[in-house]
Amino acid sequence: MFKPKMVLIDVDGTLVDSVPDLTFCVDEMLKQLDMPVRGEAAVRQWVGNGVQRLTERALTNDLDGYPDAELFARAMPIFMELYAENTSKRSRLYDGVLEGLDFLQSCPGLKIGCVTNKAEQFTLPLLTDLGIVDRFEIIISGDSLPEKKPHPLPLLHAAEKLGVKPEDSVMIGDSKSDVKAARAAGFQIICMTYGYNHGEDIRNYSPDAVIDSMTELASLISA
Ligand SMILES: O=C(O)COP(=O)(O)O
Ligand SMILES: [Mg+2]
Repeated sequence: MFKPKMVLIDVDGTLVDSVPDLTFCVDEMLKQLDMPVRGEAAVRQWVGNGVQRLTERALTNDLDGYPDAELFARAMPIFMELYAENTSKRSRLYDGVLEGLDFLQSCPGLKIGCVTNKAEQFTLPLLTDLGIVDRFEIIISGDSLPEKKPHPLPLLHAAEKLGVKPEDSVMIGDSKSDVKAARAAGFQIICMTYGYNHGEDIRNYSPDAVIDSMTELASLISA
């Protein structure tokens, strides 16, 4: 049983299935650049390290790829403009998210925050459009601080702001960046099976618990 005083929750692949919008924008960008589209299965493997890294991977069709600087400089503004218009049109909350958030909010004194690598200009509209922005006492995006996950800084910053010790904190995420950030920050970590982890089973990274739905939080967490 986890007995946290604070829970921080990741966005893409944990709260929100954002890949349909991200794929639309990646493929539209590539069309505008006269390059081949990549499709949803590829994009699903590339989400999790922010929009710049997603664009670099899409341009090279490679998880580890880096395009030449001139191509990247042309592509990035195209992607940013497209995603600003398509932040939430095709994105939805995963089943169980609202029940999970309701449960966490019912735990006396438990603080709830959000830590994503998504850029802030997209995080706030997305969470607003999906009706959950008010659920969080703090929201930290990929460009809110000098470091993003897997660096522990966003998690430690949230803990300090909300006055909670890392050992009383749990991260809920879907990727190895969430596990690494949590471990480096001294948090416990629960992962979702359904998320994006670059095509790899998240169990390979040994989170403290792995669940199929946020409804399962009710049997894992007690106040
Ligand atoms: O890669 C992104 O833009 C965001 O990913 P995250 O919400 O899973 O941190
Ligand atoms: Mg994620």
